[in-house]
Amino acid sequence: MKKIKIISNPSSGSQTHARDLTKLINYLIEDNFVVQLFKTKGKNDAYNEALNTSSDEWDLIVVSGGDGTVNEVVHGICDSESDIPITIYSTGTVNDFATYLNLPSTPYKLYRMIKTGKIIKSDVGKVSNEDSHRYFINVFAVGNIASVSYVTDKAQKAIFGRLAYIVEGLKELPNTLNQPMELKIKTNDDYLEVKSPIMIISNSNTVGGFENICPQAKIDDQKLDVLIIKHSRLKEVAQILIDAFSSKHIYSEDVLYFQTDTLTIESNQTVPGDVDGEYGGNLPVKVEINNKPINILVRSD
Ligand SMILES: Nc1ncnc2c1ncn2[C@@H]1O[C@H](COP(=O)(O)OP(=O)(O)OP(=O)(O)O)[C@@H](O)[C@H]1O
Repeated sequence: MKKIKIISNPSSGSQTHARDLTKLINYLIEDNFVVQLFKTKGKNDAYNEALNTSSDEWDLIVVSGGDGTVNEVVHGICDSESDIPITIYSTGTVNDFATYLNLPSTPYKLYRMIKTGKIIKSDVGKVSNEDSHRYFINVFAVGNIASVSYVTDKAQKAIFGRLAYIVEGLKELPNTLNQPMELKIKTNDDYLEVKSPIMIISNSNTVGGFENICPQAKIDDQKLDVLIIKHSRLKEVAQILIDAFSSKHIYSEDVLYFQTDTLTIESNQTVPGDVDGEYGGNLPVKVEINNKPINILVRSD
């Protein structure tokens, strides 16, 4: 592994990571790696750069950014059907997928992992409707409260970090509980109609900074974990959140939890979806495991 492209979103998270990135680049160059730094300037830059990064020319993409930048890079790699591995130097506010993978958070440890790590395969979720498709490496969330992740202002996130999400989420919560979505969900062997304030389809167990929201999720089981909170009042939703700390929430009668490799979701209402924290289009959608997994460099221990 000698030629490394770094795709970096300088605006992600607290926006103070440029110095760490320089350190990482120095460690690599001193060790005779060839390194190219690509800085994004706006939406789709990371996607286009990943789309055009060939595994014939490069050995690894290091994504430096938040979940949104990771999502764009995964989208580019899936669209080009490339085998190039990625790893993540998290600089975002929440960084669910990197947290799940326990990736290093200092430049030196990341450099060591690039030298000694191993490649694993991860499933990728694909969300499609009639005229477009998106991918998610971590989560597809359905409902207005999911939009908190992309309507929260970058400047607020830079200053307040995760608190900015919590404040936006609390603002949206009464509306979400009072006006549940009416969803029609079809899997290979089931059909259900359910009223729900939020639905989550996850590849890993870590969502919105919380571990074990989908406790049975594994990134290499070719399954998506679906969690639906049924229409309920604040008291029951609060209990579900408390139970989530010990993974008991999936047994609640106010929760539906199952695994599948494909499903369709429809609604008569206008319902937005969110892929890895970025807007992912409105229902109806088909959600499935992409036909090709992605290669990820992780620690070898
Ligand atoms: N130079 C830039 N300036 C402003 N916005 C950018 C820039 N480069 C990329 N973006 C936008 O940032 C989005 C992704 O942000 P990302 O998720 O990496 O960081 P974040 O929002 O701070 O982190 P988190 O998702 O963890 O809160 C991209 O979808 C793109 O629209």
